[in-house]
Amino acid sequence: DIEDDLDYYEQLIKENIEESRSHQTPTSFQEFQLTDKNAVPTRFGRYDFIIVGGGTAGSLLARRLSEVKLWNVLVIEGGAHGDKFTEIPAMSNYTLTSDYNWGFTTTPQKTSCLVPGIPDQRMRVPRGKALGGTTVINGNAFSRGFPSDYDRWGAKGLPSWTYENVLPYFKKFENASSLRGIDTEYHGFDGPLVVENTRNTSELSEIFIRSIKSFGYNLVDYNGRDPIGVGYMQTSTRNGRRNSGDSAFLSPVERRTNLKLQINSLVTKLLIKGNTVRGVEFISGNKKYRAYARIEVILSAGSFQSPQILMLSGIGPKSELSKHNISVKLDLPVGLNLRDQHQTTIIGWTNISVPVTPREAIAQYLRTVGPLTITQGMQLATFCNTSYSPVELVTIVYNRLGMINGSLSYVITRATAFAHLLMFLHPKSVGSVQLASDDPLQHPIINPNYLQYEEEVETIVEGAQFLMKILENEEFRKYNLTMTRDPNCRNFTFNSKDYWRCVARCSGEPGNHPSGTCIMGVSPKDSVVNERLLVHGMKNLRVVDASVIPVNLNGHMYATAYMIAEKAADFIKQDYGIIDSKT
Ligand SMILES: Cc1cc2nc3c(=O)[nH]c(=O)nc-3n(C[C@H](O)[C@H](O)[C@H](O)COP(=O)(O)OP(=O)(O)OC[C@H]3O[C@@H](n4cnc5c(N)ncnc54)[C@H](O)[C@@H]3O)c2cc1C
Repeated sequence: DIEDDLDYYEQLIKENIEESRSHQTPTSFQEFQLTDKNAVPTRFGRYDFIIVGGGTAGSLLARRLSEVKLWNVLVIEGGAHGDKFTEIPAMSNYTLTSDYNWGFTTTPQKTSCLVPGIPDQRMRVPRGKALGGTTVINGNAFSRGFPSDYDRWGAKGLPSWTYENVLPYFKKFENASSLRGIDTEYHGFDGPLVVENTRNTSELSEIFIRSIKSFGYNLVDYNGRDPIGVGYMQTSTRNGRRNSGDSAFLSPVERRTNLKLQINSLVTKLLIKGNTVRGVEFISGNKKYRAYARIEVILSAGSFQSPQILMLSGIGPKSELSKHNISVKLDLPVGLNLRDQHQTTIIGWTNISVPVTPREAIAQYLRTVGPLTITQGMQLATFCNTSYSPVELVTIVYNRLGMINGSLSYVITRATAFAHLLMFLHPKSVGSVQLASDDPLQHPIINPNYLQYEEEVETIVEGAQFLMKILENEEFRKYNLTMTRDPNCRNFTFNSKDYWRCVARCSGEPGNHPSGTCIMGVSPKDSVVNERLLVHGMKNLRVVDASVIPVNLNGHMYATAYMIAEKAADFIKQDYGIIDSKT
């Protein structure tokens, strides 16, 4: 009955928050260490397709390929299914310090993260370790980027990726039946991924909308015709519960007899002969296995691990591979074009008190509404222009549950934090993913090189000063909106250019949207995969995840990762004669 459900969720949330506090972030893949390094690998069988990583793109791809009854598909995934806790959108902050995050950190950054006290200026760059991948732990904002972004992909000699050619694939996986105020011709209504508006709006967001309208920004569907403007957040939840890649695409078809999910297993290497990939090597239960592919191997291990696996298998920059005595099979710019967005959190406080107790919030969640149905309190997304590139303002009304003196409470009890993420969308800075050694149990070396260029910082300054103008609105005064001064930048006058420069450089964080490390393009000189996502020079090896994105998005990432997988499924079905190449 209802009391049992309330007790269950209360206990679940408490336990997980406590575990998250004591969680030790791993610094390598040691949990997969082999018991006997010299043992001969066990044969794991032969499959038509092997998908490495059942994450965001991998879960959709596995569903589509296993629609073909003639084919059998093996998915090898490092993690396992999410659970009732990861399903609660508002708990995502705690899942970042749990076994659902691989736990990567960057190299020391030279032009960002200049905060005294952060050891070595390293930043955490979480990645989901689960079926559904990073959609199990992410912020869940559903945003495709601008139509013009895809036209830029097309202009790089990749005509299948223009907006006109990707829009049908965005629509195919989406079910937008419950979204309000959208450009319906830009959305899909029959797909497996349910997209909803957030289910708990606040008066503060309504004031924000009224205020920004006075600057000429209208209420828009930012996944529609013209994204510039303010829109109610679209998120992939189903009745207020997180709809991850797993729950939307994989779990519903898990019983297909031609689909095998091999979880808790780390792929360490591709088995390559000439220009053909024969299969993969992986570790599971501390034992080594080999699985063979009749048709193709597809890497969907994400922007950090797809390049790592390629390099460990001899596909990568010659100089990088030689450094680790890995024999070079193909000299390609793997790992070299890492691009990530960057975000700065700007916080203010109001005199609104939190209206519900934790138990009431859980009761609301069981009725599919309330603060627990929202990831990180996100309510609105505003895309606006600056002199250099567009920026996004994500409006947040925090209502965070946490533990205070051993009991579950709202962390913010006295006043409501009204925050904005200022997302710098279109970086010029380029970084890299490299190998630490030829040992597959080492984490890759990740250097995003955030904010290498002054104009990137100036964009953030312009965005922040615009935000302050929006917040100067009379109506916010009623709620005594008071902005928090960043302690790292207290030597500067609040809202001066130098103040925001300091905030960007010291307190900015990873945008968590890495891409480009297996970049798509025409020539093997400056790209890793071709227009159909085949690795240049290989017959049957593709990369299908966010790492192939050729030009940065003015938006978030997972909607595009799904679109890439949806298109890849059709490329593969076309290449093997399952569907007509014109469909
Ligand atoms: C904190 C955070 C917040 C974010 N918020 C948003 C947001 O609000 N909106 C948005 O659109 N995007 C957001 N993102 C980004 C977005 O979620 C990711 O960019 C996207 O999901 C990546 O999809 P992918 O398929 O490329 O990789 P992933 O989803 O990461 O999938 C890779 C999969 O491969 C598995 N894997 C990796 N290596 C191996 C191996 N060697 N062997 C076996 N399995 C392996 C992983 O476990 C994982 O399941 C956020 C990301 C983070 C970290």
